[in-house]
Amino acid sequence: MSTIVLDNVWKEYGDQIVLEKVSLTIASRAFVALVGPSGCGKTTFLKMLLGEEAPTRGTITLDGIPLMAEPGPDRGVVFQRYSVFPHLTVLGNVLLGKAFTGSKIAARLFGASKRSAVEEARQLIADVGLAGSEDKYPAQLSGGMQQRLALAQALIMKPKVLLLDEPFGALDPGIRAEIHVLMKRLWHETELTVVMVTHDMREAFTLGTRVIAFERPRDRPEERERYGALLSRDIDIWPPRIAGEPSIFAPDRDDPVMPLGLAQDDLAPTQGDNP
Ligand SMILES: Nc1ncnc2c1ncn2[C@@H]1O[C@H](COP(=O)(O)OP(=O)(O)OP(=O)(O)O)[C@@H](O)[C@H]1O
Repeated sequence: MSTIVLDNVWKEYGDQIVLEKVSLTIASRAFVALVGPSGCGKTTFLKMLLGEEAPTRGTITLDGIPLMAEPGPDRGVVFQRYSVFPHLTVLGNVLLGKAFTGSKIAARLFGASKRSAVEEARQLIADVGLAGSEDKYPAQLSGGMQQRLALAQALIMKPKVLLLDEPFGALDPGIRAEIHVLMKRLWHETELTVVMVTHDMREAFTLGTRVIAFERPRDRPEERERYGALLSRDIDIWPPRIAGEPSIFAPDRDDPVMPLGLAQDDLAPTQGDNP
């Protein structure tokens, strides 16, 4: 279970009100896509869920317990860029998360626990389509491969909640369609509740179970500091998409749309992404 409840949450930076009156319940295993104009507070909202920022007013709970005031292993995060460490290999990047959850003091793994961690990391690397790239460094990977790595790095900590801040925004459409297929599979197969910020409405409706929007109803320059963005739209996808259950459409209406002349198989290989 991983139900998130926000009760009358406000966020202010100094005199500037960024978000106001956000009350929202995010069901366990939902995939919430969050949209809204630039600067309306989407990243700030994710930071509050991550524990990197605290609400100025109001409360946020995860399964009834107030969120810790700092990021914890129950929440993983993937940003648009720079989520992975450039000086570590693919395997090293994925193992790093494991090392930090395994030992609070030394952050290092030894013996049998190290062997099982390596095995788990290799499996996850394969699951995200990066088998064979374990010893490469991020600079040797394409953008799409780096985001696959960032997902593996977040998932090895077995978070209850995965927070995604425009994770696929910098990818070109073909690679983005491939990674959407992966993201959907990961969401179906793991016990994850996902909150994803995106600027791409199509992506929001392709992946989400629910699309929510923030908007500033009062956005004149003299009002910008005094009024924040509100939760202005809350749309449940129909027919409902349910984690772990097949779509009632066959094939799933949300499969990526192929450019003319291409078939699903043409998008299948992932190792060949050009760096
Ligand atoms: N640490 C901070 N200190 C002061 N103001 C901040 C801070 N972080 C964000 N802000 C302000 O809060 C507002 C919302 O920023 P945020 O990054 O959450 O918006 P966003 O909706 O994610 O934007 P974008 O879509 O462009 O990424 C902006 O006006 C920003 O300047």
